[in-house]
Amino acid sequence: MKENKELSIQNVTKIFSQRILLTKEEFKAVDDVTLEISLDPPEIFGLVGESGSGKSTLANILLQIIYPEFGKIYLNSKNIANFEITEFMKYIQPIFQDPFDSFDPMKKTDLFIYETIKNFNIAKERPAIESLINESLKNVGLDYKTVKGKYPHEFSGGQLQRIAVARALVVHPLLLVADEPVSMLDASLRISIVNLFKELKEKHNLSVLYITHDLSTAYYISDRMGVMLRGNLVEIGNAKEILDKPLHPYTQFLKEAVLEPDPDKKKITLEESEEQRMTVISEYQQRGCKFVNRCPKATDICKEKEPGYYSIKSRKVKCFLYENFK
Ligand SMILES: Nc1ncnc2c1ncn2[C@@H]1O[C@H](COP(=O)(O)OP(=O)(O)OP(=O)(O)O)[C@@H](O)[C@H]1O
Repeated sequence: MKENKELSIQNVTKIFSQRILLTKEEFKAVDDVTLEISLDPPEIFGLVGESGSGKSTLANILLQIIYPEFGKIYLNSKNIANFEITEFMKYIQPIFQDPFDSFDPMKKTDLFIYETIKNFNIAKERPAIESLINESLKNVGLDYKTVKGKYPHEFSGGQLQRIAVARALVVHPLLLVADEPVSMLDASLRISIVNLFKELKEKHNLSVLYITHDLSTAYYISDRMGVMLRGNLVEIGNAKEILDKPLHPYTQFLKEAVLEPDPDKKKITLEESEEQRMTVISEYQQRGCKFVNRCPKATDICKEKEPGYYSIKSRKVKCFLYENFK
C-alpha cells in the first residue's frame, strides 16, 4: 500500500461547553473539519479566520494537547492516537504565540535546547549536543556564541522566537504547528520570522501550519489556505487564488475587513466581550450556514440546511452559491 506523506485530518469535531449567564451551552468549537497538509513535498498551509473561529482548538488537537470527540487524524497513514507521545513530538512541533512563554525565565536559553536534545535522545555526549545546538541556531540565522549563557529577557521577541524555532528543529520534525507566531512581535520583525518559515520549507523540507488572523502574512507565505468560520472550514485552496478572488462570502468579508482603513469600523476584533461571546456561541450553534446572520447573500436554504463543499477548480467552498456553479 502506498503511504501518504501527509497529515490527514478527517471529520474532526471538538465540543466545548461554556457558561453563558445562568445556562451551560454546548457548541462545536471545531465542527467536522477535514483537511490534508502535505509533508512531502512540504507545504505552508495558512489557517485563517477571525477570533474564536476554532483555529487554536484545531492546533491543540493536532498537538494532542486536547482530544476530539469525533474524527481521526493520520500522520503518514498512522493514526496519531497510536503514537507514543515522544515519538509523535519528533514529527510535529509547536511554535507558540508569545516566545517568552516558551522559555523558563530563570533558565539559560541554550540549556532549553540542550535539554530537548537530551530528552529526545538525539545525542548523549556534550560535544555532539553542542554541535547540534550550533547547527539548529545557524538554521534560524543565529550564532551560538551570541546565545550561549544568556537568559530569555536578554533577547528581543524576534530573537527568542527564532530560538524557539531552533529548539523545535533539533528533533527534525516534519511539521511545525505555529499558532499566531508573529502576532506578539513588532511589525518590523514579523516579516523576518515569516521568511524564516519559507526558508525552512525550502531548505529543510519542513511543512508549516501557519495559524493567523493576519491575511497579509498568510497571503505572503502560504501555499494553500483554509478559512475557518465558527468551527467549519468554509474555503480551502491555493492561498493566492483565495485571497485574490475570495468565493465564500465570509472570506470576502474577512478581506474587506482587512482593507478597511478606519480601525473603529474594522469588523474583526480580537478581544471578545460577553455580548460578542454569546453571538459567537449562537453562530456556532446555528443550524444551517454559520455565516447566515451576517451574510448579504443568504437565502432561506442557508438558514435551514448546512451547505456541503462545492469544488471550483482546485478550490472547495462550503456555500450554496456554488452548488450549481460550472
Ligand atoms: N477549553 C475551552 N473550554 C470552553 N471553550 C473554549 C475552550 N477553548 C476555547 N474555547 C472556545 O472555543 C471557541 C474557539 O476558540 P479558539 O481559541 O479555538 O479560536 P481561535 O480562532 O483560535 O481564536 P483566537 O484567534 O482568538 O485564538 C471560542 O468561542 C473559545 O471561547
